[in-house]
Amino acid sequence: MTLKLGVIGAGAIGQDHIRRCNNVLQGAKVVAVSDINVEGARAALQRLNIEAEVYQDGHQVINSPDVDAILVTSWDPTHEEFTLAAIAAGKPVFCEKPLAMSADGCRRIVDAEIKHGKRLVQVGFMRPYDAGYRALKKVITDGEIGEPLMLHCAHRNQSVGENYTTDMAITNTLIHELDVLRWLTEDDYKSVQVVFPRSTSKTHAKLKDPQIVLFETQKGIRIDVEIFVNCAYGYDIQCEVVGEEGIAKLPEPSAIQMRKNARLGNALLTDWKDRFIEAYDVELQAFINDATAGTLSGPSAWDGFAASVAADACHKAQESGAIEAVTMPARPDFYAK
Ligand SMILES: NC(=O)C1=CN([C@@H]2O[C@H](COP(=O)(O)OP(=O)(O)OC[C@H]3O[C@@H](n4cnc5c(N)ncnc54)[C@H](O)[C@@H]3O)[C@@H](O)[C@H]2O)C=CC1
Ligand SMILES: O=C1[C@@H](O)[C@H](O)[C@@H](O)[C@H](O)[C@H]1O
Repeated sequence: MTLKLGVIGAGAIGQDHIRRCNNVLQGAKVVAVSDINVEGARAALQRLNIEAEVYQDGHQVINSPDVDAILVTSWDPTHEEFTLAAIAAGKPVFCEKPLAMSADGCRRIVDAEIKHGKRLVQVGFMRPYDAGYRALKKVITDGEIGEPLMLHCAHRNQSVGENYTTDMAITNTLIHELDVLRWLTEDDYKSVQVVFPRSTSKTHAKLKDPQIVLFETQKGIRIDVEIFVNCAYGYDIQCEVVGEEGIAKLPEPSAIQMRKNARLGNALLTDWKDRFIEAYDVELQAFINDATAGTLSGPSAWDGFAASVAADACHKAQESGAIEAVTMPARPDFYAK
């Protein structure tokens, strides 16, 4: 059986997911696409040499009888509306991060999914599918470095556009760490503080860059995450876990080591699309397989909610400069692991 996909949002990741669903993965085909920029969507499909119906309104994609499952890859503030509509239509939906702009928005999705009675939502948190993060988690769960005590992490983008603002460092960027560090440590956040070092001259009036986010978890692990979205030199994701008996570090992406012009070096990536290219393939293949089988098992609406509870506290901490509590409600049985 071929799962017929409808994609809402044909920008950078939308196009990349359309490409992988049609040309790389098994068992699915994109049959409908929508974008508020209809001409842009048509041109993208032409470049990709893919034939699909093009709509202006995402709800037309969701309600099309030709579409079995939905990918939401439009701008962050549109995710909640389209995910709720997909649930109302009873169709499995893969929604890119963040699931919604606030914990309240995510909670509405959680409530709608529970009311529907069966999981329909997978959130686009791809890092738990990344081979490097999986290897790091295995080292921790096998007890090789003892109990984790501290994590030092960094999320650096080469540059961002003028429309990227201070709050987006949390909702759009740190949201990946908010999910993956919970998954890695099997722990929940207890409190958070955000501090602003000296700003880079490469930023603008509405973006404080870099930022350092400091967490304490329920087990007492201390985590620092540097978010630096105009770091200039490349796209760089770092995660070091300090345990009682040793230190484990996320592997670097493989790169040829070169000796040239009296220098020794490795090229660095510059684009997020390349850094997790295999993880995106694996997460979407899992969604396709699970949606076809009728039971989803990837990052859930509850995981999206948990990340957004922490994101809300980070926003509060950005404003107050104080240590803010992260209060996570108990997980409903519906989302039992
Ligand atoms: N998992 C990951 O690593 C990544 C996730 N993302 C997420 O994917 C989403 C899209 O990001 P990008 O592709 O980088 O942005 P983009 O700006 O390149 O593309 C977004 C597209 O959505 C369209 N759009 C906006 N509102 C719409 C609506 N109501 N209906 C239909 N189309 C609409 C825009 O016209 C644009 O073509 C964002 O939510 C972002 O957070 C983006 C990059 C990486
Ligand atoms: O999700 C992503 C982008 O939307 C976001 O803007 C970047 O900061 C992240 O590194 C990338 O993975």
